[in-house]
Amino acid sequence: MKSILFTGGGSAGHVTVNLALIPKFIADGWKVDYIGSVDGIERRLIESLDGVAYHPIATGKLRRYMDWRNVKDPFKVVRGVMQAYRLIRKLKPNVVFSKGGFVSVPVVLGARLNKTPILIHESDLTPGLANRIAMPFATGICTTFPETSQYIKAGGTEVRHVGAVIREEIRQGAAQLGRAFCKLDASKPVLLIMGGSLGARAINAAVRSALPELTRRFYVVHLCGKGGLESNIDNPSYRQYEYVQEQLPDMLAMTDIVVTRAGSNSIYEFLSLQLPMLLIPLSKKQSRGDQLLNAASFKDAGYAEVLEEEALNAASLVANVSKLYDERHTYRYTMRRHSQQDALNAVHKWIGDIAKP
Ligand SMILES: CC(=O)N[C@H]1[C@@H](OP(=O)(O)OP(=O)(O)OC[C@H]2O[C@@H](n3ccc(=O)[nH]c3=O)[C@H](O)[C@@H]2O)O[C@H](CO)[C@@H](O)[C@@H]1O
Repeated sequence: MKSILFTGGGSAGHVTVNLALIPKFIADGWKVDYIGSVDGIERRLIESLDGVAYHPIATGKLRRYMDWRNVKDPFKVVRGVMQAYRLIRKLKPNVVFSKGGFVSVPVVLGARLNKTPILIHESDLTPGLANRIAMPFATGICTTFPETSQYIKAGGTEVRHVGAVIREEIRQGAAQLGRAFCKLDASKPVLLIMGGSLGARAINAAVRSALPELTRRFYVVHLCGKGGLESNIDNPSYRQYEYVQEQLPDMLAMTDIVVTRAGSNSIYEFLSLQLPMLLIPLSKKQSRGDQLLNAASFKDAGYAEVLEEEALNAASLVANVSKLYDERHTYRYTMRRHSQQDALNAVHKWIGDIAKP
């Protein structure tokens, strides 16, 4: 029996592609293992699947800023590499698929030491630090955005632009079920707010102060991230959830327009459903600036409007949302012309091709 080892974590964005691929390998009869962190979001998402063995390892974050944890974390990274090496020697996977995030670095190093072929996937327009560290050890690198290859120093490693890997179920939702879950009728259009898988305090605050205005025209369904619920709101046109999993496709099916961070998986999912988007990317102060580039690329293509976080307040949010809704048909028309590559099957096939016999 062939076996595959997945890794990736830290945020849902580093797990989504794995969630799309895992059922295909299970259906092919492969043994599927996953190495993730002890307490990252990947643990809950992967452990809820049948047929996957989850192996937690120690992880440390490579920070570019001063933090007392910088002293302890290199030791955790070394421990993680040793744990990953031993696990891979025991599991003997035919191939490793790495989605990035800090937990993936020890796994890629461990796989390389065990001479296991490695395929890396990059979701963002510019590669994240973990993937950049891992790339020299990979057999192949998949990219989502067409622009990404110019940011990769690949040496001899093959880079393929495969497009966005999207979970099959994302396009299989039913609006009626979404409305039943949220207890909403069809009398108003639905505005979905998604602050990224980890939520977004600035977006949550702006949405809540704009609620009286927004709910005059829309039902507002707010995915506000862990710990982001606000109990003191009494508005019959407002629904809030920390994070939804199996209900998301139904909620997307009932949605008319979206306000979102510019995490690559989310925005490609919205593009595949032709949902007009207002993007509020994480700023350079809060990140390496990857979402600003993702957002600029979508704006240039005519798929989205961008509101920078510095300009975000209740008034700018209401104005931008109204404009987006009024122009929704133009956005949908442009998005319809985007030809969605079959990335899921392309990556599935490439993994099979490089796996050790
Ligand atoms: C703060 C941070 O580090 N953000 C990064 C992270 O974002 P983040 O983790 O938010 O990643 P994405 O937007 O790419 O993906 C989020 C995924 O979670 C799913 N989802 C979200 C909310 C919910 O309630 N239910 C649900 O299922 C979405 O459908 C999507 O598939 O990874 C992305 C991909 O590398 C990067 O572009 C982001 O910069």
